[in-house]
Amino acid sequence: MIDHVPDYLFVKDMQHRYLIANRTIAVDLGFADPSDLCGKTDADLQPVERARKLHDDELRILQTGKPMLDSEEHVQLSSGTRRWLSTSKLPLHNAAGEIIGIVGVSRDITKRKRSDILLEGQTRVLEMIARNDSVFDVLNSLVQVIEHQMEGVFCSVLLYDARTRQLHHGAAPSLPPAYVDAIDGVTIGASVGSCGTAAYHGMPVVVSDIANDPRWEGFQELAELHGLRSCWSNPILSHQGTVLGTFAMYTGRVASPGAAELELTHDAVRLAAIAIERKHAEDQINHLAHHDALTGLLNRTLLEERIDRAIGEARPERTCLSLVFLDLDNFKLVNDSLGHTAGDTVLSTVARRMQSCVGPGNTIVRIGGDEFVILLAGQADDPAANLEVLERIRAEISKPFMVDGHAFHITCSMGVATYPADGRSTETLLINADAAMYKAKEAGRDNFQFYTTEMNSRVHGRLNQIEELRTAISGGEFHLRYQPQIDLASGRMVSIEALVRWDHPVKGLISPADFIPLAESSGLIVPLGDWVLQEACRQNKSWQDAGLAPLTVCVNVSARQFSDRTWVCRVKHALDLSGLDAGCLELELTESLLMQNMDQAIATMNDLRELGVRFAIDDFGTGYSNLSALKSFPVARLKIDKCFISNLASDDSDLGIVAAIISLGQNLRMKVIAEGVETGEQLEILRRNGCDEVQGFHFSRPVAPDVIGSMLAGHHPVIRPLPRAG
Ligand SMILES: Nc1nc2c(ncn2[C@@H]2O[C@H](COP(=O)(O)O[C@H]3[C@@H](O)[C@H](n4cnc5c(=O)[nH]c(N)nc54)O[C@@H]3COP(=O)(O)O)[C@@H](O)[C@H]2O)c(=O)[nH]1
Repeated sequence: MIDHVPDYLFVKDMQHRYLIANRTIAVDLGFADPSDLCGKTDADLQPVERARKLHDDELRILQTGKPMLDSEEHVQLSSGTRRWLSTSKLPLHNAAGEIIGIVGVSRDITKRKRSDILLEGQTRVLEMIARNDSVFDVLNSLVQVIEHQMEGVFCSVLLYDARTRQLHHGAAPSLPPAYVDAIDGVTIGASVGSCGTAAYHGMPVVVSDIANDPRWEGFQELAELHGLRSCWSNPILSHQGTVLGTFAMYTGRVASPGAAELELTHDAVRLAAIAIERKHAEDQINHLAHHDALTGLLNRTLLEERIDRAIGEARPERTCLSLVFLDLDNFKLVNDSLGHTAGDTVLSTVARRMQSCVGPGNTIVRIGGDEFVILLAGQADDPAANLEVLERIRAEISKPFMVDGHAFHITCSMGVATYPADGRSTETLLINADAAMYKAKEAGRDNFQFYTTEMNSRVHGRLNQIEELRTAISGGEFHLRYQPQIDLASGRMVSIEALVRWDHPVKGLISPADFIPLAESSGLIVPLGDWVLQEACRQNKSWQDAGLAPLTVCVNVSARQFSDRTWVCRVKHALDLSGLDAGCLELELTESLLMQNMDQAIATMNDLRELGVRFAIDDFGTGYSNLSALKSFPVARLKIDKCFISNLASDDSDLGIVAAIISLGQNLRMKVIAEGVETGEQLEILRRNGCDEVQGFHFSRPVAPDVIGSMLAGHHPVIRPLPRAG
């Protein structure tokens, strides 16, 4: 009866000799008949190490009388296959209670053990993915986990490159390296082995006998050489169904996968897909971090590194490098007249055209709006070799563009600085190429200029100015003037515009028109703008604390400030510092700033609106406005640019524009304010056309804070009584 039990059953005497054994243990130990085991010890049946362990365990039981329960071990049977056994051994007593031997039972727990190990392995692989370990390490571990489950099976993962349609080595720790190398880079096809075919069709491919399967034609000798006879491959698919790679199982014999293999493959493919998709996402993030999303060119993050590397590789006596600063001419006009989508099309076309002109060893970087840097390698004995490339770039860029059915053309200005003649460091080369580019602009645009030392003075002048500005910000050389804004219905000053002034210790008062552009191009507008914002809020709060009528203070914001990711926090900080109610702050944004990235602008404005901050569109009428988009912006006021006001009395078209802006603003429930009002006549026309508010020298120039305080207190007669209409 015991011969029908699937577990091992045996009894041994005090000398560890088998007295009784059932058929299961006998067969696994290589005997046809259980009686063949009788009288034998494990020393006769097992490898030395295992025999010693079994002996020691049993000796302990015989000496202590304590049983050994559920001891797990991984053993190799005489057939060569491996099994997990759970063994219990108990002391055998006679009627007198003396120990006379051992009773043992071993159960095959291979299935449960494998599934525990598989689960552990899968968890480990998932942990590696979550830890962001290298995809190759993850796939190697995965393959090992699967191989551990199946004897005589070697697994591989190949990664698919959709661009080249090739499969590349991913992981194959147990396959012969020479075989792995030979199939690395194979191009997929309708009949290219198991993996190439599986990737091509996006379907599993089971090849039970490589030697006789037409899909392996061309690879059969290779497989035979490495003892591979069957190969079952599954495509690894992304969650969108695209092929990411293949997972294959090889054996050295003619074989087809059973249910266990299919289940394991399913798990392996799922985990491999997660790991590979994760890598793709990482690659994409990396790509985005270093490339310009619009043109696909490198962005400025890698510029200096590339130039440094090129300088490091160049041999001054043999190689010259040319750094070209390229700026499109009048690109703003394209944006302003045709809109930003057209502008984007032009930029990406320009990028493509430039790429077609420079060879593969060269680098093009988009460093900002319409500015590019090109790094050209050349020979020192022929620095003019790059001239041809520059000519080609110029000619390509100036070819006509078609945007929305309109043909137009755009030109570019380029400045060239050459290593080592014009500078031996990245910084110097960039500055000098920039200076040469400015020279090209001055020379009438649509040309290129090579750097000359005379250009240095301009560069140094600019660097000095930037340094001076930086010192002025930290040294507190700025102050604010405020210009009243008057409500035409009540004749009262309802708001004031904060306008910054620079008290230069040597040059005296400098107009913002002279330093704001430099502050913007150097990035110093961010700290300067913070100071203006904080000071304007502080001053407004101090008037209120002094019991004066509440006013709105309007602060100009540059694109550079507004696009800063921390801008909302900066505004909040200024409000918190001063304690000013957000409703008493208005930010003036220009039309072109808003149109640069409408969605982003609306989101930022909405965040600030939630705090209570209001917005005005400054210089309205001078930029490109997508009028239908205007209503999407949370804007309280439209500010008509002063260029339409100066000739209001004499120019009918200006009058028409002003009337149209007033009507548009009011239809959109915005207040309309006219700036630059210098005469009573202009005021009267504005009033007749229903303008809500006015600002200009006719009422007051920008004045010091104490003057505004006096005006608020009613002591100061600066605001003239408004003449009545009619
Ligand atoms: N980003 C920031 N820009 C600022 C800041 N402070 C000023 N500016 C910008 O600088 C430009 C020049 O400003 P400013 O010299 O102060 O000129 C302002 C007024 O003085 C002037 N104005 C006002 N009324 C009249 C008038 O009747 N006639 C006339 N000829 N000029 C007048 O207009 C300027 C205000 O313009 P705007 O901002 O468009 O309302 C200017 O572009 C400022 O914006 C700053 O802190 N940050």
